[in-house]
Order: sequence, then structure tokens, then C-alpha cells
Amino acid sequence: MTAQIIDGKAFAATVRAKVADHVARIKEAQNITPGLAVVLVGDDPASEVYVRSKGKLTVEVGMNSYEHRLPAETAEADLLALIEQLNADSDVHGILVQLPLPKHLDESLVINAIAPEKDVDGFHISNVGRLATGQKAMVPCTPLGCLMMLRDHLGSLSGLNAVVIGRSNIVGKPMAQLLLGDSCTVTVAHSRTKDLADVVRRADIVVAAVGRAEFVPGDWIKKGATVIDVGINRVAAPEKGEGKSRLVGDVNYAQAAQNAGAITPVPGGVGPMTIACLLANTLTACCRAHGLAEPKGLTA
Ligand SMILES: Nc1nc2c(c(=O)[nH]1)N[C@@H](CN(C=O)c1ccc(C(=O)N[C@@H](CCC(=O)O)C(=O)O)cc1)CN2
Repeated sequence: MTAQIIDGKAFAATVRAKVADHVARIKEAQNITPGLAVVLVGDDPASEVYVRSKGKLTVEVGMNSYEHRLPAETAEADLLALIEQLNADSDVHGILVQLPLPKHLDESLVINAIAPEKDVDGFHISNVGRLATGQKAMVPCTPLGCLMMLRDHLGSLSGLNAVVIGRSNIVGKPMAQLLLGDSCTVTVAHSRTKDLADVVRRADIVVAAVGRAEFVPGDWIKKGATVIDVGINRVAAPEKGEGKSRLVGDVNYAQAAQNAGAITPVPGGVGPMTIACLLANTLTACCRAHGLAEPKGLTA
């Protein structure tokens, strides 16, 4: 069997088109433009790229983009004051603080300072609790993107065995909650899971989010399973020339594609869905703030 490729780049483009369509309609009917504020502290090169891309795509879907770039040595009190100001700004419907933050800043304190209804990353403790208890929440973008791709590929997920490898607060735990919400039987596996290979071999859905290059070999994948690879790992690629590198996921793609029914590639799988879902969440936050109907198919 050679797996069907789940093209996250193409799917993300369809999500952004739906967002753009809905934004145009609320602009026309309500004279409201959703606004997203992105805060970048420091000069981490990867974060720079992601923030630039977020700003560009926000404008492309017709929303207002507000970028706040602060120096790496910014005091915590100054960052909290900026968040306070954004919380109070009615033109700003979504606030995102790009992670990771410089070491001297307390990530939890900063995230929990964002008004929960503007927390388009879904990392605020109140959104975490709401998702875990099945209440309306802002849902973290990466797991939301994975869920959208799974629903699009499989239709109903009800009754399927799903394994999430990785238990991070940002991906593993919310992913498990979302799969439970769609009536999967969910196992959350991690580095201390006994007989991990056997656990994965029973799964109809495998979500790999361990952050270790090609950690999951192909012979762990059940025939016909759907594999969602969240990992983005840069590894040396001497075959491309001296000092060159390439991106790989947490799954050995070439091997897994022999067994899986469908699989997301890296790059071009889950990654592009993260930003598409950020835009979807900003639109959702705007609709909730103004008591408007929420966009269909763009939330959990
Ligand atoms: N506040 C947040 N910080 C971070 C998040 C987040 O969701 N919220 N996620 C990551 C970074 N990230 C978005 O911020 C992100 C990562 C990767 C991609 C992506 O499209 N990757 C491409 C490959 C890119 C490359 O060539 O290097 C892909 O997978 O195809 C988008 C967004 C950490 N911080």
C-alpha cells in the first residue's frame, strides 16, 4: 500500500479562503473588521519568519494585523502592560504572543494575562479548562488543524482508536481532548509508555508530536491507518551539500507511507494549518465578541 498524501498546504489555502469569504461578509454586513495582534519579544530567527508570515496572511484574508516587536531584554511588567492595552482595545479581537519567550519572562504568567476571549492560541488556563470539560473554548491552532484534516479525510472519527504520541500542553493534551470530543478511543503515549510499538500498531489514527526526528518507524503503523505528523525537525542533509539541512517529521515518512492509508508530509502538512487555524480562531473570536454567527467548519 502507498499512502494517500494529506496536503496540508493545499488544505490550509482552502481554510484561509473560507476565512476570507466570511471576513468579507461581516465587513459588508456589519462594518466590522477582525483584528489580530501578534507580539514578538526578541529576535529568534524562526519566530521572525512565523510572525512575518502571520502578518502577511492576516492581511491577505482581509483582517487588520497589528505587530508589536519588543527587544529581547523587555521587562515582564512592560510586556504585561502591552497585553493589558491590547485586552482593552476593541479593534483587537485576537492576541498572540509568539513562543518561545526569552528565558527571563514567565510564559504562563504572560499567556494568562491575555483576555481568554482574545486568546486565539487557546493556551490560557481558562480555555484549557473549557476544552477539557467540553465547553466552548478557543482551541489551540495546531491540534485544531490536525482535527480538521482528520475530519476532512475520514468523515466521522467516532469509535476509532487514536493514539497521540506526546503529552505537551500545546499539542498532545488538547489533541487528545479534541479526539475524545469526536468520540475516538484515545491513548496518550509518551517516552515512558510501555510497549509503545504495540500501542501504536492498534491505532486507526496516529498523531505524532514527540519532537524527535523520525521517532516512529514504519512498521509501527497499522495497514490503512491515518498518520498525522506534527513534528518539524531540522536534520543534517550532507547529500544536499556540505552544511545543508532538511526538515523531517516525527515519523519515518518513507517507511510509514508503505503501511498508512493516508499521511501528512513534513514540510507541507500540519505546519501550514497552524497559521490557517490562527486566522480561523481570530474570526471566531471576532464573531463571538460581536454576537455574530460563527463560521461553519472552522471551529472544533
Ligand atoms: N504563540 C505561538 N507560538 C508558537 C506556535 C503557536 O502555535 N503559537 N507554534 C510554533 C511556530 N509556528 C507558529 O507560530 C509555526 C511553525 C511551523 C509552521 C510551518 O508552516 N512550517 C512549515 C515548514 C517551515 C520551514 O520551512 O521551516 C511546514 O511544516 O510546512 C507554521 C507555524 C512555535 N511557536
